[in-house]
Amino acid sequence: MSGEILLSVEDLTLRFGGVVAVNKVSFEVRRGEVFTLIGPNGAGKTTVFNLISRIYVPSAGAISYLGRPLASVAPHGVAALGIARTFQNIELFEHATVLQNLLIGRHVHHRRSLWGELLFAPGVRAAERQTRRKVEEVIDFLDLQHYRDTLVAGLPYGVRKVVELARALATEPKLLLLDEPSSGLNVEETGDMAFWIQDIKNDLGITVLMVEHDMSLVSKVSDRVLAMNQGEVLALGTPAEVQAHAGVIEAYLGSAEDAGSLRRSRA
Ligand SMILES: Nc1ncnc2c1ncn2[C@@H]1O[C@H](COP(=O)(O)OP(=O)(O)OP(=O)(O)O)[C@@H](O)[C@H]1O
Repeated sequence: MSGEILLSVEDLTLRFGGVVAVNKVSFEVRRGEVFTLIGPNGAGKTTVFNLISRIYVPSAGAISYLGRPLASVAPHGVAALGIARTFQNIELFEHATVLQNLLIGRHVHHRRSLWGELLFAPGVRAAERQTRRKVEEVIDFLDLQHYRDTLVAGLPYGVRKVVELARALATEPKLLLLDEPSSGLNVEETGDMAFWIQDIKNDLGITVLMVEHDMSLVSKVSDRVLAMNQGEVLALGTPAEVQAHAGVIEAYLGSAEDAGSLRRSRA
């Protein structure tokens, strides 16, 4: 790990009326690491993600990416900077094939000039070839060849999750935001997801910022973990350090389901 700071979040705060969803949260994500946000339901994890994606505007605090304040970037410009994300509830075009979803995803993120498109200028043709090449590469990387021409609507849920990952990777991100990659997956599929995340980090060198509930997945893939509760930072450290933190254990005890997950992964 080079230690270079890719993303820096400083005193980030967001209020929804009287609810402080995120309260003075600060952390830094280093290039090449898998950094995971954990915390019981309602802790503020997804809100942090939505602030980074510029879906929400912070009430206070700042986010910078490679030293550049994200506040100066329009929401549709975030992807062009090299930040891609997946969603908790998969967001794919159901009536398009896997290949088409990846091509659409890439086009949305790499907008070219209208005149270039209309005139089909040489630069546009070269970019088109590069797009095809990249998309095929991602299909191979995630072992999706078998589903390449299948409509998303006909795919099992577990495969759709991988397609969503593929769509994000096709945009060639430097930073990949994964919102609960294991949600809706069975134990075996969650194990596969852990391998994909490790391959994305080790083989593609992509930095990952993830929100995740499944503590076995968190422990397997994360370099560092930040635990949140009620909008605030509780602990930051390695997966083992954070799981052993008294404040984290106490916060999880408030939620029987989350506490079970924490206990199982420490066993
Ligand atoms: N759009 C919104 N309007 C009002 N309150 C919101 C909104 N989004 C989130 N909240 C509130 O902000 C707090 C943090 O929610 P958030 O969804 O970020 O938590 P989370 O840690 O991602 O939880 P979960 O694990 O259940 O997804 C909660 O109290 C939630 O009710």
